[in-house]
Amino acid sequence: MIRLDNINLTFPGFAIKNIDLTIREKDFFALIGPTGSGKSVILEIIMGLIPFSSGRLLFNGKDMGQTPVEKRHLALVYQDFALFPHLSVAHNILYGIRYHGIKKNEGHKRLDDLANTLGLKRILDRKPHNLSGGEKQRVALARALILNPAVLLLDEPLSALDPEFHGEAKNLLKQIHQDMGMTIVMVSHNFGDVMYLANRGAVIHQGRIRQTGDITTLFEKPDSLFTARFVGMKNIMPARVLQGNVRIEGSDAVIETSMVPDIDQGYMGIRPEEIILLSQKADTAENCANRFCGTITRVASQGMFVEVHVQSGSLNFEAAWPRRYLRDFQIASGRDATIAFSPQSVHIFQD
Ligand SMILES: Nc1ncnc2c1ncn2[C@@H]1O[C@H](COP(=O)(O)OP(=O)(O)OP(=O)(O)O)[C@@H](O)[C@H]1O
Repeated sequence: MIRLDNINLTFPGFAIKNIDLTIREKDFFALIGPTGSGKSVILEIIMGLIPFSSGRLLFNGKDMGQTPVEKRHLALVYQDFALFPHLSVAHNILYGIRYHGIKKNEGHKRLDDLANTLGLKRILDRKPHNLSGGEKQRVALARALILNPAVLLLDEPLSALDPEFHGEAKNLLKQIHQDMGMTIVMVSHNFGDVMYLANRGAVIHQGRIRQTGDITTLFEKPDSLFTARFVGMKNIMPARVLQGNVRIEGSDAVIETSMVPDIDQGYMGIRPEEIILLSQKADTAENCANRFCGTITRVASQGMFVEVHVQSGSLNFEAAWPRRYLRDFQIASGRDATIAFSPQSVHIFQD
């Protein structure tokens, strides 16, 4: 278990403030947050590359503040993989073993095993400039894994890969996590990757932790306006809640929420994919407490889905629907639509 206990660090123009974080054994822990929020700095503090000014860093209860990098049993894989260009794949992978006191024979045995597991056998003699992005990533992972780290730290490990390799590499990380029973801490900007891979995580903003917990909780139940916006919550409106009824400022509408307790000044948010379109055939209508008739005011393609805005009285809802709805339900600006969402989809949070 890794514990960051009230860690602080100040750079000119940027500070890490009161970081309290627990990463449990076998967690796949994601650090997410806007660019420049301090995610990589936190990874480097754990690794031992940046000294912090106050607080404690504990591994299994043991203070690691003064422990040098090579004695921490960690390995860090960078976004650009940072391979040595003049060394072959095999020598890149073997590079760290002598600094970690691993005997040559043992190192070669591990190299053999990893080359098999990660499919690197036929490229062991090649130099990094001859490798594809996916191959470079596997070499960087092998170079980290050969040290048998207790924890693998990954700084945006998938962002340099094109879509063809992305899916493959994502599955490989999942496999490493499951098969090797490893604790992994990953910085990522890709919510799809985070939701697929991580079980827990933290949202970082301006050097502080804004929310930490289960990945699904972070995405579905953000506890602040900042986290809600950051994780893609939409339909955010100033609201008050009384006994499960949400009143939106400037509207007569009453929206049911399953969230308690009462809040006098807060916000409502609904993920756009939680808003459903009620076609005439839809029998789900009766089950939907929150039902609004309105006019479609905007339809915008977002790649695999369409963003659709529906104006109902003074409320404007944003929904995300599959592209085929354009054809199946003749979704278009100016047409009428009835939308609905369940009380469980109506989230309430404060600033
Ligand atoms: N060694 C350093 N000395 C001074 N400032 C630094 C140092 N390392 C990082 N910073 C600053 O700390 C801030 C946070 O950087 P960091 O790389 O942790 O952000 P990040 O959240 O990982 O961003 P991104 O998602 O863009 O990678 C930045 O303003 C950066 O310039």
